[in-house]
Amino acid sequence: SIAAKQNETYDYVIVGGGTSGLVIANRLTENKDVTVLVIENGGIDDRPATKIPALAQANTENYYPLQSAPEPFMRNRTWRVSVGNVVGGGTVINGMQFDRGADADYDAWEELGNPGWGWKGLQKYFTKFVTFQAPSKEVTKKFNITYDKSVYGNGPVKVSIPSFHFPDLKDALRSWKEDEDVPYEVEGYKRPVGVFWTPNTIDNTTKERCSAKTAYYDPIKSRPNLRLLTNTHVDQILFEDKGKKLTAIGVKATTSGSSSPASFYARREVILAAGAIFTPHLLMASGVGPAKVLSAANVSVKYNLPGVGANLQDHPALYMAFNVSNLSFPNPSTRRTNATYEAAAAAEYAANKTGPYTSAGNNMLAFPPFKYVSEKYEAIKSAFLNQDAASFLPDSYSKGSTLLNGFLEQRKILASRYLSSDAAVSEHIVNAGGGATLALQKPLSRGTITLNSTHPHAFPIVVRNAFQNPVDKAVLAEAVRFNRRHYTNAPSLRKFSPVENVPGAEAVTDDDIFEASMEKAILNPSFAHSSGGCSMMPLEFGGCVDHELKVYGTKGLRVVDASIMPLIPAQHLQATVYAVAEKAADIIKGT
Ligand SMILES: Cc1cc2nc3c(=O)[nH]c(=O)nc-3n(C[C@H](O)[C@H](O)[C@H](O)COP(=O)(O)OP(=O)(O)OC[C@H]3O[C@@H](n4cnc5c(N)ncnc54)[C@H](O)[C@@H]3O)c2cc1C
Repeated sequence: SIAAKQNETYDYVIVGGGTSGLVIANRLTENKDVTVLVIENGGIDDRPATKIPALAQANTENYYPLQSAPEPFMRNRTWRVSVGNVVGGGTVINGMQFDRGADADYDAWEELGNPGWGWKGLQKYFTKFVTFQAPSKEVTKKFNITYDKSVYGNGPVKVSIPSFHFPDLKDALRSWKEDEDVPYEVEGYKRPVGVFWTPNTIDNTTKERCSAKTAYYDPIKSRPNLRLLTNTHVDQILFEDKGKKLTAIGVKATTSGSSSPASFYARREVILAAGAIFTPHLLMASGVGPAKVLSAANVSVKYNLPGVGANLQDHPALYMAFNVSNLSFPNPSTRRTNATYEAAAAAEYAANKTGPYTSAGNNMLAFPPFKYVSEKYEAIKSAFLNQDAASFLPDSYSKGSTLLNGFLEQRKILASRYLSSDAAVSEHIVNAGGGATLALQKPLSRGTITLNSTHPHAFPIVVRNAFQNPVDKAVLAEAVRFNRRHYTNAPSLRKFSPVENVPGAEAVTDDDIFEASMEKAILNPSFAHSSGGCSMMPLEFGGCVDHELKVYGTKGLRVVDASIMPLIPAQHLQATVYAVAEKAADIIKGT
């Protein structure tokens, strides 16, 4: 990497060369008179392991060595906090699953007081960043793949449905079509409520991962008005008191291996794109955040903003599984259990870019409306609407606080989505074997990111507080029961004689299901979908940025990444991050 030089000035300094940082850098430098510096903690990783679809989640060297604090409602266990430490960020290490949230999920953002951020205002950005590459006619016919290319655009991110699928996926698809309650959608990117095929972020022309780096950085990296500084950590945002408002004027950063930090200045703006965990951390370490948290860590408070590090959300995931017989060859466990097959698959990919290695593993998802998952949907909605909300939230959500007020607004909106036919409360991954992974999409528990009080610049303290709200446990159990019914009743699955392995049919009550899942270590508070933490909401709702993504109480400082999502959408997050970043670029440019 280029060594950090002292006292450099750019129009924009972007913190984080991950997913959103690279989108913004690309769009701003389309104007050759605008100069942009991107500072990224990680390096460039072009090794095959980052590109081969079948190895999607295997390149763990590109993760930060970050663990959660003990989860108080999950037996005080800790889990990895998954964040990419590499140019391209999450899109270089993610599972390549590509889908979007329901219209109603984004409309919820607008209902929370963010004009322009409903589906109507976002739709064109969901189209702008992506191109769909259709599978061959032969594969489409063989697996009954359906899609509608017209809902995608002509953008830099290439997504495709691979040619390789396990033969039993056909039965899995049929089993969902047999379920009359769950609508089959021809194209999930058009309407992601029901069951549908989904592409992966794989460029079908190269059969390699398409990431923010390959889509937004590589093609324009020689622009003279763009500089990417890698292996460099931004330690602090530099502020000046210009008149009444705290103004961001640059950042202090340290390049790996160098002993002294350097300062980089922004004529126009500092843009934080360090992701849902590190953006709130950097704000707090720089003096913007909850006064209590900052003071406890001896960080002087420049602006007391309670929303920084609050409202952290994810999709708690349960790796439910059935023992199945009579699977075809190959099936989802063949690569793991058959070394000869695995070696042949690697060799085939190396020679021809065909075969199992062209697949990232999953191309079918189910997001059923809650009324189809649970007969108790109305009772569950009423149960959480009648709760004393503060009893099931972190201490910072005290009575009368802006954070609590914001949560109460969210809760009203969530209540309507729990009843809706146009939104989903759980995700069920469709698998050609016994895997029946499910994830909660609209949790009521909220996590926090706070400073390490003795070392505020060290990794932050991340607690998801998953399952603090007992309603999340009830929904988890209903989603498990839904999967049980599906595997028991679907005629197309009978030939596999499914028998529940984990959590196990003996787990009957909500508590049994939760405890058995904990016991068998199949529950994770995170699906690697960290979001919120610096949410876009009005200040009186505990927001952190306004609807132009400007940090409250400051000038010249915006946030553009997954941390601004006020409510997590029902999906895997990357498409939303890309769309948010594209919209943010237009806002910043004033177009
Ligand atoms: C393991 C994993 C699997 C996932 N699977 C999927 C999937 O299959 N499908 C899907 O749609 N989504 C998936 N996601 C989610 C999706 O990839 C992320 O939500 C998205 O990439 C986040 O984008 P971002 O811009 O908010 O942050 P990031 O892409 O994480 O970018 C933040 C960048 O900032 C850098 N940074 C942080 N702090 C500093 C600092 N102080 N100084 C300098 N640089 C800094 C980081 O190194 C990083 O590169 C997954 C995520 C992970 C981690």
